[in-house]
Amino acid sequence: MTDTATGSTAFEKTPGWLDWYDGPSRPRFELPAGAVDAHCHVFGPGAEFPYAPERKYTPCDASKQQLFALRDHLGFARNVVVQATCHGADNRAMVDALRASGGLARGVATVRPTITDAEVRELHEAGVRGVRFNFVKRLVDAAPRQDLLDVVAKIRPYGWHVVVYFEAADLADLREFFLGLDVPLVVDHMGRPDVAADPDGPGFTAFLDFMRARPDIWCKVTCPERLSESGPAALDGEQHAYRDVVPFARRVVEEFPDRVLWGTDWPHPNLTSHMPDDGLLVDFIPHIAPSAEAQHKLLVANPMRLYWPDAG
Ligand SMILES: O=C(O)c1cc(C(=O)O)oc(=O)c1
Repeated sequence: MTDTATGSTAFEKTPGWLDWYDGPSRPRFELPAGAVDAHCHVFGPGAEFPYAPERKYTPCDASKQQLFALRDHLGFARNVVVQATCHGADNRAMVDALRASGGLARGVATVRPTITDAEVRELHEAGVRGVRFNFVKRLVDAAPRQDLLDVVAKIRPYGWHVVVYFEAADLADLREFFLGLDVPLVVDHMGRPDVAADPDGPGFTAFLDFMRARPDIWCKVTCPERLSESGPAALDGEQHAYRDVVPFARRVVEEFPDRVLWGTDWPHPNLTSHMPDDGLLVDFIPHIAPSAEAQHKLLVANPMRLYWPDAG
């Protein structure tokens, strides 16, 4: 990885913004053939794909070429590029990455309820397979629930799913609404558990109960670097990073082995304490999915079933 994170941009980054780490190590953990990085983003570049006026942060640029270089460096075969909130409902940067990937990337878009069927079809042809509903208040102003129901009606005919991002404290309010959405659901970042709490306590139990409520709710066991409170960070060769997250992620992988996904979350928007070495993040995987069978499901079989169901 010789590219630098801080290419020229038409935008000024949010003060204190941490750029992604451009010297990732080569993972010690060898990913299974065909592994999918099922949660990552592109940012701009802002000069080509401007950040949205309604954004809550302005990132450094993180281009499709840089994403694909990271994919190859880490040993992934494919990516799922999730629309970042800094681009609002302007999916051009994400779609441009999908089109440039030669079929090796699928996408998750953010759309407005006014989207036309022709526009949904165009996104589908580019490789989009889901929409993201975001309830994290520091990232977006919440959309009215009726708007989200209207979006679901538009995307359901295409077999898409809904990716939901929310804080653990908000699950009680959102649960019935989510369960009423009649498309598969994918939860970002394990529903953001409080990892200082007991994994057997009421907070995480409520999340696991939500997962149990329907057989088509999936979970990304991602972002230990975001959730961890105790560290140590995935830096300087650290092989035992983010130990406090392990019991939570492991529990989800054990109970729902066929409905878990993993991704780097590169370029790691809004981290404030440190920027992880993505090679070391890959080395975190065997701590949460110890067996070869669990790893294959997490990294290959599950994401392929959800995003490339027609592949071999
Ligand atoms: O926690 C975050 O700040 C965050 C932000 C975004 C985004 O801005 O799209 O995506 C993520 O997956 C996580």
